[in-house]
Amino acid sequence: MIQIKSLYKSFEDRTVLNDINFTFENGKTNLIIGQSGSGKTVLMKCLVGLLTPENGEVLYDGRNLITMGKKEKKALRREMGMIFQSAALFDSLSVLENVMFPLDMFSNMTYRERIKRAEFCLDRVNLIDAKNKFPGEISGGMQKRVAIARAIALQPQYLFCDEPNSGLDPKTSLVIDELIHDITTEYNMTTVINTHDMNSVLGIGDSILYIYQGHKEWEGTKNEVFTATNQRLNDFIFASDLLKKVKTEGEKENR
Ligand SMILES: Nc1ncnc2c1ncn2[C@@H]1O[C@H](COP(=O)(O)OP(=O)(O)OP(=O)(O)O)[C@@H](O)[C@H]1O
Repeated sequence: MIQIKSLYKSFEDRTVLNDINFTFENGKTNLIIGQSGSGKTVLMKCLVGLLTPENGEVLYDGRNLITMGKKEKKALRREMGMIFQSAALFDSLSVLENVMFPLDMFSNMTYRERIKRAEFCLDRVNLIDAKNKFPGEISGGMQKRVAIARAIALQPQYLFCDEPNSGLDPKTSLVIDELIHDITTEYNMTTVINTHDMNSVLGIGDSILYIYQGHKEWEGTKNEVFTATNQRLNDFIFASDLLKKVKTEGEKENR
């Protein structure tokens, strides 16, 4: 579980995050949604320690990231897995070597153990057959699955995904969403996903934080999105053709 309390972040005299309070829960896919420029990325960066907020607390199961020492921070970083917008794989390394990379860097495992663990993770994302291929030889969706395998290699407690579906077609996005959701429950991780994708909101929004101009405008679950009365959330949802359709149909059924 990650709790943020009274989080403030500004750049020069411009407040970008304003008094955000939220709990990202274990075993759940926690989504941060909001318009472009609302502060999602800045929030994610504050969560992982790439930016330091002026005020507030970021508590990793009670451990405050803002005040902890360097050593503790380093140890905590090893409990975090990250998936970036681009899969960010090393082109010159094979799929297997890419997944082994964090193990090579941060574990005390023997070479044999590292191979075994990397193969296990590749198997989990259904890519064991592609282990000897290079990133340039596989599709964008497969690259994302390699990135997921790499992110879980060190068995993280906390998983951060920045726009995991960017650049993917809707069907492949669904596969990636389901995979992230499944591994989150399976390993009881606290997963935080930054997304614009309304399919993701509907599909895997176990817990949703909607940010509007740097403040928490609404929180709830995918099931509550349909019945929410928050006007700004509704405007945001209605900007998506998909949800416009689903919500209108839902309202018809309730009549
Ligand atoms: N390093 C920085 N210096 C100054 N302003 C910044 C910096 N990083 C972000 N901002 C500003 O903070 C605001 C929030 O940006 P952020 O990137 O978090 O938005 P976002 O919700 O992630 O948008 P998008 O969905 O387009 O990625 C924006 O107005 C942005 O210009």
